[in-house]
Amino acid sequence: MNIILVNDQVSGGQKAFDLIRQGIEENRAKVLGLATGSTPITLYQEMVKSDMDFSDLTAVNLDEYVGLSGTDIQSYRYFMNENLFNDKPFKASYVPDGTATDAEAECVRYDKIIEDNPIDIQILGIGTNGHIGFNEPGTPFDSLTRRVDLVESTIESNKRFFDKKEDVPTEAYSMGIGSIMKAKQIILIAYGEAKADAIYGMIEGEQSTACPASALQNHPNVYVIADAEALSKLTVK
Ligand SMILES: N[C@@H]1[C@@H](O)[C@H](O)[C@@H](COP(=O)(O)O)O[C@@H]1O
Repeated sequence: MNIILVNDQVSGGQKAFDLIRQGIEENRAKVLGLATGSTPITLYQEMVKSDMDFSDLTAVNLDEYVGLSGTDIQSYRYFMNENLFNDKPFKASYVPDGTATDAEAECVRYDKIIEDNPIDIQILGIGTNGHIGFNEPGTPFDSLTRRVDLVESTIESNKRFFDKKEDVPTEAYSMGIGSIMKAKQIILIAYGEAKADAIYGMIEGEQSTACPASALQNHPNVYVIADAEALSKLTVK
């Protein structure tokens, strides 16, 4: 893994943007795998204020809360529209449909989208428990899109975005780890001490489904953009 130490979230966003620009301009990347959460916001700000045109690119998002429609302000579709797509339209942008009533059909539909649009660059955040997307500890490394139950610590971490904890959905649709691993390049971003254990588990921990992000140890092209706090538990600096 290539580890890039950054001072703060602004320089992390700039660094991630540089890699994306390089991927698009030099390596002809056409499909971006995108993530939500607070972490990628500074990256999206860089994309929005740039002179780049993304209207020839496709975006495939990692996950969506079950039960929320795209017009719900807590939905990940709404988040993506607000933070990126409204300002920088893509040729197509995909997010799982949180309102789908047939979960199995929705997962099959989303896997087909991923198959038809092989991801060139996948942006990832990381959960405090090492989850990527909403692939919680215990998720097999070859998993595909599934409807998943969120664990208590994830609901606890994400309640800050909701009025009250009871409003946080308890299930989500998530792209699987197997699909994430097929991306040609992965850029995982992490800030703050709360991510230090997860980052340690991902990079130096024994590879295990207990830390879903440790699957990335097998990927040949991973960049980790992180601040000193997130990297603080690594033994090799
Ligand atoms: N499903 C998302 C993840 O994709 C994200 O990485 C994580 C971390 O969020 P944050 O960046 O706000 O710390 O939150 C959610 O659980």
